[in-house]
Amino acid sequence: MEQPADPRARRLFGGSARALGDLAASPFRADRDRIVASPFFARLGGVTQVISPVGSGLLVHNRLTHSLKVAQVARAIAERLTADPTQRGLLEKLGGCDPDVVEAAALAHDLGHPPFGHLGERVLDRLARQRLGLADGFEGNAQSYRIVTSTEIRGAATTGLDLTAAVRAAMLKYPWTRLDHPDPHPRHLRPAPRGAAAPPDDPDSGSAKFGAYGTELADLRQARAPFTGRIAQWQQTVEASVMDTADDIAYAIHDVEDFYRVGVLQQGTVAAELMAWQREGGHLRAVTDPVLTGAARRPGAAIEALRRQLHRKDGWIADDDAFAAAVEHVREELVDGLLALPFDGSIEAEQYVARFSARWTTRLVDAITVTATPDVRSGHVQLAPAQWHEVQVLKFVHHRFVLARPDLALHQRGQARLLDTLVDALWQWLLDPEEESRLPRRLPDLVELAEAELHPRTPDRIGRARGRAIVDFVAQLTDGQAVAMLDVLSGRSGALWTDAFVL
Ligand SMILES: Nc1ccn([C@H]2C[C@H](O)[C@@H](COP(=O)(O)OP(=O)(O)OP(=O)(O)O)O2)c(=O)n1
Repeated sequence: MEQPADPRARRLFGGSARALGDLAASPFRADRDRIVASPFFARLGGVTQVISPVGSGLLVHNRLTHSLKVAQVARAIAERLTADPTQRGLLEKLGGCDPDVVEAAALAHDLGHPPFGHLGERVLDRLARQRLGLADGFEGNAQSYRIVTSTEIRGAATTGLDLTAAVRAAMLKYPWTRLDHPDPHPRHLRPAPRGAAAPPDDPDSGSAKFGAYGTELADLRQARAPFTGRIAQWQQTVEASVMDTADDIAYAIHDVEDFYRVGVLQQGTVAAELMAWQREGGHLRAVTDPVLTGAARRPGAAIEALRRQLHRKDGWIADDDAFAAAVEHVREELVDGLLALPFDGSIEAEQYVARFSARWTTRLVDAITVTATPDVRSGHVQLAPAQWHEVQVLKFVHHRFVLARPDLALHQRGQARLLDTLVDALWQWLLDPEEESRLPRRLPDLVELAEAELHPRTPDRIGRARGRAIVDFVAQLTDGQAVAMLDVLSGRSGALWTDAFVL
């Protein structure tokens, strides 16, 4: 088969020729089109970003509208960087930065997000490891990689989208597997790269975040081969670093917008928190950690805890003056700006949102730099310190006033239980010999695929294959499908023909 001259453009199956259906001449552009045409991509419209589109409709972002924004921001960053003649040499040396590659990777980065977003990710990981005996568990990033390389169908002869090496490498925010690759494993580095450390409550489980399961390791190696000698094995490619930064920028801005729109973020509470810290910062800084934890509900205490956490985890960039300036900037933008007018659907309120979003996106995209020797906690592409601190404060506002709400927790506990019951019900169905010929067709297909991936001498090969197939199957449902499927499986729904199995 003809090999492309550019190793970055090499596809997994080796060829460089345009495949049936590829309209674009550029292989990276063709990758972008392959991703957008995938049913897994369309499915993201029904998957939680922070809260489920089942209950919120189009009021807030879902994983599809999020992915489109990440792609837009990522492309803008890559275009700015490549247009700067002073950066070109460094970008080349590190392995390249192509706007089409970062756009494709950004569109694909969340394909593996299960129903109910991060909550679903945690539940499926627990079930995969504890109930289904899968040491690799479940991880959204690794699932995205698995979809484009294994479970997505393109034509009869291939599994996966057969993407180029550069695009697959750009999807790898965490270019390691859970436990074994590379050797030495990045979770043993001190400090470890972001996401590589094991969760403190489960220190033997391997990295908290990882880019690929063991089943996709050969593919990961091939994707990363063109970058050998240019970046460390555990480092993101520049294009992955652009995508990762764009993800952070996009959701830091739109999460605040979303919860302003639905009336959850309110001027009074945000003002009280930020301004109490500004007023009493000196006093708050002097108290010990346990005293601060004890006063967690006092205005100003939570943001002081953030300041301390930034020093602890990101000492390479944390700076008190930059932090204070960021608190002031976010206060001005939110308290005097966006939140000053309650969202009432008026044209004026929409204009506030549009201006807020435009101003912040430009401010953050314009603050991107490339560095030859980043800290281990950062990629080569990073925000300038002032804007890095502002993003931390924006994310804080979202965590403190949205994610920490008991009503959201209540909802999530229900979703966790739903997924748990659904996995169990599907497992029972899969094991029922009388039902073998009446299973949803995709389920035995996925078992066959997972079985073929395992070495014939793998202990309990069929059991493991079934476990992985259930995880793949549930992970590819939308929120609505998961709800509908459990309703039907538990006899609560009389609707016979539903879209619960579509995909
Ligand atoms: N406990 C959490 C954590 C995050 N989020 C939301 C907030 C953001 O909108 C988005 C952030 O998660 P992403 O998956 O987009 O990105 P990360 O970089 O945080 O994680 P990863 O690298 O695993 O994709 O999810 C949430 O609802 N609940």
